[in-house]
Amino acid sequence: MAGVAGRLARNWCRSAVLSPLQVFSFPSLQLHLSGTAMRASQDDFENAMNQVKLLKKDPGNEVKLKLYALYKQATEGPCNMPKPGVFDFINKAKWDAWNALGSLPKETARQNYVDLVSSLSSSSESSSQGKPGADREQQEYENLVVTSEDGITKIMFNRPTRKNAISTQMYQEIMLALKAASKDDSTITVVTGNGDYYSSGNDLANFTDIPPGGVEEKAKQSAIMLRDFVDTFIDFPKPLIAVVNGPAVGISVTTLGLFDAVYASDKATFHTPFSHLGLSPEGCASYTFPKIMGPAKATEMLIFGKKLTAREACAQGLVTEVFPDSTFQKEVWTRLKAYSKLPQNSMRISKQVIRKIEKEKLHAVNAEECSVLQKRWLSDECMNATMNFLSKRSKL
Ligand SMILES: CCCCCCCCCCC/C=C/C(=O)SCCNC(=O)CCNC(=O)[C@H](O)C(C)(C)COP(=O)(O)OP(=O)(O)OC[C@H]1O[C@@H](n2cnc3c(N)ncnc32)[C@H](O)[C@@H]1OP(=O)(O)O
Repeated sequence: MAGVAGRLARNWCRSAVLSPLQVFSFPSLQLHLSGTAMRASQDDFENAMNQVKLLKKDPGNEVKLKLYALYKQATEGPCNMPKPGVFDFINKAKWDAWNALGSLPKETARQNYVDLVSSLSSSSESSSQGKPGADREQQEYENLVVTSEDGITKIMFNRPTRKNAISTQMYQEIMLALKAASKDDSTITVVTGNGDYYSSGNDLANFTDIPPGGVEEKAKQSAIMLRDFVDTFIDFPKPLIAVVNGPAVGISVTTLGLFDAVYASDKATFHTPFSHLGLSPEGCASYTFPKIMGPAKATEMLIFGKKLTAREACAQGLVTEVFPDSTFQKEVWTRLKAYSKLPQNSMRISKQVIRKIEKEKLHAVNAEECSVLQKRWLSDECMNATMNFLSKRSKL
């Protein structure tokens, strides 16, 4: 394994005080935290360590870093680790969090740890208590809101503070939601985003969650997951509509070529910066985009990373129709409700007839794209671009 990929793999695997992966992986953090004993408020501290295991929701990296720092301060005192190198960004984040506690006494750190866990536990309790009778779907998915009404199943990406970036768990949830929608009694299925973005594409933090087998194993697993994910769109049996409420990036753009209609707000943009990220196209875009917009326009998007406005995307055939943002939701949903009343079987059969001839080709394209990407993810170009984003040195 060469270059940055190798360095990252070694950093990810190195067992520092707590491996970087353990900080960013919630269950491992729980395991680690359950290991040590203290005196004085030891009972409270131990109870808090146990409570962490019972939290229903991942509290996020920022809180996990706070928990990590307080735990280290409470058990070992002020930061005693050498400062990690600038490229070792995960260990650096841990070091920064611990070092920021300065000479905070162990007892105070212990108390702060207990208080923090208690606030997390009560907020997770109140959020589940606050939704008596919340609909079944909302409890099933952590990153989606799925509702069914008026013959329409709506799958809404729901990570607005991360611009609806698609985490590994979210890929799984989207597949589950689509499979459920394909079997429910709704007529059409709609995918949309909560907040200002439709989706910023793959969550680049997916690159930090490395299994014991290392980055190669992660790339292999990711290629399988991506192939399954895109296959789910290819095989979706009912009319599948995208309601693109805001900017779309990466895989949230490429998969649009597999939808049956794409309605966009005039605030939406369409961006596939694969070369900037050291990547190559996925979602069957290497086939669908040249087919939809012609090879030259597809090249501008997929190779040169040109960002399209909604109107440009519409002119090039990727978007069905653009609406002013002020009336977008009202106009689109009125139209979708009318479409959902059309005969269900007729629409299904028509979709089959339209898509059948392409299916085999699309599955082959998907397999090839995933196999190429499996290698790209291990390239220095991709690792550098990802590190630059995660260490906040770059944005699209
Ligand atoms: C070893 C192999 C592992 C492989 C794993 C791969 C699995 C499958 C891959 C499938 C292929 C998919 C490819 C793609 O989708 S490529 C596109 C990837 N997306 C990006 O590169 C977008 C990155 N984001 C940005 O550039 C900007 O955030 C953006 C322009 C979208 C918005 O900028 P803005 O300034 O308006 O907002 P913020 O940056 O402040 O965003 C708010 C917070 O959200 C975080 N964020 C946003 N998007 C992502 C993302 N895609 N991944 C991770 N995090 C994201 C952002 O960092 C902010 O967080 P903080 O508040 O903590 O700073």
